[in-house]
Amino acid sequence: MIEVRELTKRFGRTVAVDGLTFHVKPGRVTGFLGPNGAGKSTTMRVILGLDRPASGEALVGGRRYAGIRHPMREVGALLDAGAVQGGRTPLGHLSWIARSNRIGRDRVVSVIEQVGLAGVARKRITGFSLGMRQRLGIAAALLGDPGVLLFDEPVNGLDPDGVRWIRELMRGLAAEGRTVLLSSHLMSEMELTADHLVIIGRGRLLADTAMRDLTGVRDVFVRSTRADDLAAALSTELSAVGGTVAPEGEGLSVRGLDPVEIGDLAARHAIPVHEITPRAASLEETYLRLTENVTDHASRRVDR
Ligand SMILES: Nc1ncnc2c1ncn2[C@@H]1O[C@H](COP(=O)(O)OP(=O)(O)OP(=O)(O)O)[C@@H](O)[C@H]1O
Repeated sequence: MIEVRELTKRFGRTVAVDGLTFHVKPGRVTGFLGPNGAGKSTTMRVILGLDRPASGEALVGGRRYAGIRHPMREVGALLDAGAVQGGRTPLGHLSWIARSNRIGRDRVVSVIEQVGLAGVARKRITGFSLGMRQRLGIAAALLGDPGVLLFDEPVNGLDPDGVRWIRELMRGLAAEGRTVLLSSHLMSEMELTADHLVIIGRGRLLADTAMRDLTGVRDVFVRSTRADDLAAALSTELSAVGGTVAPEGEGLSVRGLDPVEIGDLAARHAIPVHEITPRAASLEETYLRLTENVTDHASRRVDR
């Protein structure tokens, strides 16, 4: 479990995180979303004890990172995959981290296999693709077999194979009961990977919600050769429930009635209907609506 409480972090006069509170629970993948500069990386860095907050706190398993005795065994993180030194090999790099954290060599071999780098374990990292570096960064995060994992943009620059691998890995880690916090700007991928979402803008909380509640049914598409007649018949009922109907292609977009109600009404008026499809809002649509007022890229300043 990660608990972020009333967290505020400033860089000079820029407020990167502004009174942010949310919890990340075990057993599910929590997506961490927000426009560029929203404060996601800063929040993750505070959780990992890399940045000190101005006020508030971030706890992992009830403790601040600095107070955790064997941090790698409790929290694993992928922040910047490009940061690995090129001259080393995956085996050398991970063995070095393992040694300094009293983690056995068996575990090094096991994570190398888990991330699919066994074939290049003794090759120099210099020639590695971005995808291989991401895998290596993930191996380091997994090394201590931690119950809490943070991944900042792990799918950046990966090919479809790599993206799918990350998705399955994240879901697998959550299914094992771990706490997984994942940031990404790829909405379609997030929609497939996360169970829960924390969305921030300008350092503040915009939403903390289950994915299914955020992307519920948006409208029902109804195809009919007599769309105008159907719209007229529907409008009386829709005005009673505050719904709407609008023409769309060869049919109508209806909000406020479910498919059964629409089908029954059409039957009562003997209007032929050739398709009734409930449509969910995509995460991208909902996200853009939620963040439309917080996407200016200007730095925020505190008045002194
Ligand atoms: N070391 C720093 N020094 C000064 N300002 C910083 C520093 N780190 C972050 N900021 C500022 O804090 C704000 C939040 O940045 P942060 O990187 O946390 O956002 P983010 O949500 O991770 O953005 P992105 O999606 O672009 O990675 C931005 O205005 C950024 O310019």
